Amino acid sequence: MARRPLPSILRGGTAPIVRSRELARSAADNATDVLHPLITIGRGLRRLAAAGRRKWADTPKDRRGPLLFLIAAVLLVLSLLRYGLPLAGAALLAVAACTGRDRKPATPAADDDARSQRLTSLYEALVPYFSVPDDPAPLYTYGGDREKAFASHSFDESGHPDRLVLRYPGYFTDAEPESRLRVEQVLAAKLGRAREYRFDWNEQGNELTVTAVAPLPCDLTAQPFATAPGEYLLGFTDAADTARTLPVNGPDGDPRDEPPVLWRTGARATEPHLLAVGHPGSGTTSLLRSLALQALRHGDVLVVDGGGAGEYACLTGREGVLAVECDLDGALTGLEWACHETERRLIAAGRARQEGHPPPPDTRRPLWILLDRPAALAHLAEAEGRTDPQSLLQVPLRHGRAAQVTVVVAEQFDSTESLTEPVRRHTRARVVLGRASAAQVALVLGAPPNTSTPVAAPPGRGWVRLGDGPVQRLQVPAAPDPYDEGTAEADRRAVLELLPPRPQPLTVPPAPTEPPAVPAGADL
Ligand SMILES: Nc1ncnc2c1ncn2[C@@H]1O[C@H](COP(=O)(O)OP(=O)(O)OP(=O)(O)O)[C@@H](O)[C@H]1O
Repeated sequence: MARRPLPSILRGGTAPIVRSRELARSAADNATDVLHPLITIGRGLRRLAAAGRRKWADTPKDRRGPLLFLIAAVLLVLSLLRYGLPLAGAALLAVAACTGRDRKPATPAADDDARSQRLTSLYEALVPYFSVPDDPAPLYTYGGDREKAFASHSFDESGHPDRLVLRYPGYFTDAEPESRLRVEQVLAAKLGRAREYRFDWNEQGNELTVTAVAPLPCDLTAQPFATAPGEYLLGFTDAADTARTLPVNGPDGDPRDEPPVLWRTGARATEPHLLAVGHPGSGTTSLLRSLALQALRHGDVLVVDGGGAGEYACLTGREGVLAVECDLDGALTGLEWACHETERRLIAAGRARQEGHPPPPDTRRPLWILLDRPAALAHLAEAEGRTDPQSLLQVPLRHGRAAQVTVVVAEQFDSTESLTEPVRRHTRARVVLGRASAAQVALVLGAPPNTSTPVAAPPGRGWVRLGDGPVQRLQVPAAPDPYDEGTAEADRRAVLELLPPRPQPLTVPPAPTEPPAVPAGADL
């Protein structure tokens, strides 16, 4: 059978087809180049319109009338001005061109996929928290449009989100700490627990900004910090949380400035006593040692160490250290004395005031009572049917502010129920150290942490809250036990240099011995 000839277009091979495809592609490219500004402006106008719609939706109903009136007034003024409307149109196009620029840096497609996947799983994880069945147009729904919910997002070089602004519906109970905490926990789990994230809730705008925060400096050791009289350094925090900086020396002696958390004690203090809570090894003893080193510069210190591991032995016998008590008898004697001393100071200062004199100097020298692990002593006291040493803290806690007496208590999480009511009530400066859940932090500080809780925290790392103030991240400077064999030489020297000297014992010169009687007439 004769073969039928192919149609002429196919007979000439594939070359003409390829050529025409190339022509079409280059025409499309040229068109895109030519139309690019228009596309950008169009995208910008769309984004501006979307932003306007959002703003309008967020504006309370009673403010919409005045807003419309303002817009109409501006349009009227522009129309009355010469070239007013064309100039306003040109300005709008310029803003649209700027807004419509594609800000996303070019990234490999695989990375884009992974990031997109991450955002989608984050979006879907939030559905149960940010939606209710009756919502006719839920912002969060399975398979929904996450672009509407996530106002903006950015990733670091490793592909982890480092900033995310997400919108949430108006009915979400953002004023309730428990509701916030639930959302924060989901976000922390989905974003990755290796990094710490900060949560800033904008209750007016129904927006939550999640930002990855840099680690706090953990290379700083105890040193003579340049604080004002009556101020003591608890540690360092985020620059965003304080307006102050403190000059410090880094590990190589290099000077730098760090944002401090300063705690004021004494007559002008609003939170004159402190409670630090942590798990074993979290650094509460080091915090007390760091405070003792600062306190000894201007005052006297009484240490009661319920842990009894000798971690304050370096203080024993130093100038200004009244006693370091490690057993129940010593603790009771020391705290009883502190109680009487507080009363004596109050009476002496009151008498001086009545006579029109300034308070005597011996009532103004700061006295610090550092009580580490009181629960251990309370347990012993109960077993022996004796007084709980904490009960002797009642007077110093209640009247310490006026008498320049400061009480600092450190306890472990699993023994906080042994803390007495006066200790809980009067210690309004609070610190939590070590790995703790958000609920544990909230239990001690009275408010949840402002960041996610990391899986691994270096010792001395935690949160602080002074009274009703905001919760801040905290890194305590290292003040290790210089007598501990594991302490690095540089740290040991840093602590020893800050310790006051031990008073020299009075040395009585030996009584001159009678020279032996020289027999008369003997030759020397
Ligand atoms: N701020 C810090 N910087 C560096 N290392 C620290 C810091 N705080 C504590 N450490 C180190 O962590 C270890 C435990 O510290 P510390 O003894 O203060 O903890 P703790 O909470 O009192 O626990 P424990 O009651 O078990 O002694 C020590 O080796 C200490 O040197």
